[in-house]
Amino acid sequence: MFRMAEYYAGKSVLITGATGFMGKVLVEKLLRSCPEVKALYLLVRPKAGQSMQQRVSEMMTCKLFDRVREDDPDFHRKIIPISSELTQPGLAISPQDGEKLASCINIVFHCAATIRFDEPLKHALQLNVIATQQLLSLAKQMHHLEAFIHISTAYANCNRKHIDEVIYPPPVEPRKLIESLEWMDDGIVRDITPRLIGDRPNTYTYTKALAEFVVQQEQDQLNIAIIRPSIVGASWQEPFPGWIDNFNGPSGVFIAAGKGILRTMRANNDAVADLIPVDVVINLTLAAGWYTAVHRPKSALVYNCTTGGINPFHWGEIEHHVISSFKRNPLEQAFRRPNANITSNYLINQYWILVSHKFPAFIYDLFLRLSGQKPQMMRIFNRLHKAIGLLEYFSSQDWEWNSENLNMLMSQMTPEDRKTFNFDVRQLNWPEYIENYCIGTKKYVLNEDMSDIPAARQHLRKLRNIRYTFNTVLVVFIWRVFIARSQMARNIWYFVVSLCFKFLSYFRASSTLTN
Ligand SMILES: CCCCCCCCCCCCCCCC(=O)SCCNC(=O)CCNC(=O)[C@H](O)C(C)(C)COP(=O)(O)OP(=O)(O)OC[C@H]1O[C@@H](n2cnc3c(N)ncnc32)[C@H](O)[C@@H]1OP(=O)(O)O
Ligand SMILES: NC(=O)C1=CN([C@@H]2O[C@H](COP(=O)(O)OP(=O)(O)OC[C@H]3O[C@@H](n4cnc5c(N)ncnc54)[C@H](OP(=O)(O)O)[C@@H]3O)[C@@H](O)[C@H]2O)C=CC1
Repeated sequence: MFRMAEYYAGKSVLITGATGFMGKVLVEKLLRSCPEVKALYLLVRPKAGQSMQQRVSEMMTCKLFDRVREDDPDFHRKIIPISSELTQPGLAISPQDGEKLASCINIVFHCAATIRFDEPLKHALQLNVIATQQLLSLAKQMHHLEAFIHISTAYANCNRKHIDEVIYPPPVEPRKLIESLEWMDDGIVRDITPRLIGDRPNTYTYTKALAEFVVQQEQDQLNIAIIRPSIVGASWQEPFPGWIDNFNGPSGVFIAAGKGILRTMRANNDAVADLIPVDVVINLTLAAGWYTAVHRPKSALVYNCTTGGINPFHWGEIEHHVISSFKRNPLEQAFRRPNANITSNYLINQYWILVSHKFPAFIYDLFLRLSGQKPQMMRIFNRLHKAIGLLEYFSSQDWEWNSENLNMLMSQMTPEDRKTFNFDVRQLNWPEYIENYCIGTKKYVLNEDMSDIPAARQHLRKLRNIRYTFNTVLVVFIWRVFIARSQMARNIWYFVVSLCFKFLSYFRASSTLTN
């Protein structure tokens, strides 16, 4: 049997979305575990005043590439950035670059997409569907292409409860939608978007479903596979545990909980939290690339890349482990001690938003105003509420994904490949994973130093003392108000005090007798 690293040896690989979260891990893994790979062509756009070359150079200095750098300090010679803006005609690739790609590329990994849940439909369509169409046209011109791997999402068909590894009929014929939206101005498109996306929660899942159909259309001419990861989280094992570099999906929620800002969120405690580590997704993606190229299945194979059906873990358990992990390894300058509760009840959630989010934010902003500073807490909470409002759909229900193709793929790999490109999530220890995930958000997203943990713990102790003092003052204040105003409150109070007194005398008397 062909080993995977042997297959990738001497191959030229084209990657879109290489500057993104998953793209970076894909580039790193290819360079580290397939050291004989010939070249990685990355389609990158200039951004934020940086040229594409600068962006790629900066990306390669990232800690993620430390292990590759150790093995081969010259690894960057294999990386060839190609200037490309995917929303432009012809992907804005120069004719010379186009010819070069057509003559040398053997495998394409298409990761680029907009993953924003609030993306206007026209833009989401442009990037997730039209750019995919254009990339497929480019792929058809590649003389030595062996596989085209498209990264979709397990939620492309989230309007279904049970999702098989098949491409479902699209909600609308993509070509017709593209033609109709072309002449409409943005206002009209915004107005009709809810009608168009129907029972899907956002333009992201809707356009990803359309993209799958567009990819399927080419299955007679290209060797295609589609990978559908669920909620991609920090790395499990590779290149090191807990690597994460963004606020997307659960990461932002974890950080907000760790900072003590998030106290409540709508989620179903008993629903499966279908998190999947990024290294697992990338290992499966590379295995699918190898299998598609070597075995050339007759039609496009879809791989649902999920954990729920194999090694389930629930949102309630995630909440417990996130909070206890941040108590052991606190984030710096927390607003309050981490303590979040998730509930599926709308009214209870609204109550806690008022009491635990808005009220403290109001008090804190008042304090900032009085001390001559700019208020900021209410603004932070408004942003947080917008973000969690968009995520609630995914944390309030669960889905079942079939994973037959994933199992078949694992059975086709050699034992060594199964180890090097591990995507067997049965071995995943969730509490340990969540602990590393939380530490990863601290180290790699917030760039906090682990040596500051004793000071952060001291800060949490200070917050706890402030809370105890605040609660005591509040109780004394309420008591004073009641006692002063109501005879009944006074009677109850004297009754409780005399009861306590009697108990104390009884215990003292009984302990004297026994001695
Ligand atoms: C303990 C409790 C356990 C329970 C825990 C339940 C977790 C339940 C997770 C379900 C998860 C499903 C995931 C489906 C899986 C997919 O298929 S795919 C991919 C997932 N995609 C995403 O997560 C994208 C979602 N994000 C968005 O759509 C947009 O970022 C938002 C949320 C609408 C915000 O848009 P915006 O207001 O324009 O802000 P944006 O420019 O994006 O960011 C502004 C700032 O907020 C930060 N930020 C962005 N997102 C967040 C965030 N979520 N939080 C905090 N800050 C954030 C940014 O880093 C940025 O910081 P600065 O650079 O300004 O310092
Ligand atoms: N993250 C997740 O939880 C999940 C992700 N997925 C899928 O995985 C894939 C990768 O996601 P992820 O890495 O998280 O996403 P990121 O947002 O981190 O990365 C997106 C990538 O696409 C590139 N890109 C976006 N717009 C353009 C453009 N106009 N021209 C050129 N490049 C562009 C970005 O480049 P730039 O740096 O220039 O912006 C970036 O490299 C996507 O297809 C997504 O749908 C599926 C399930 C879950």
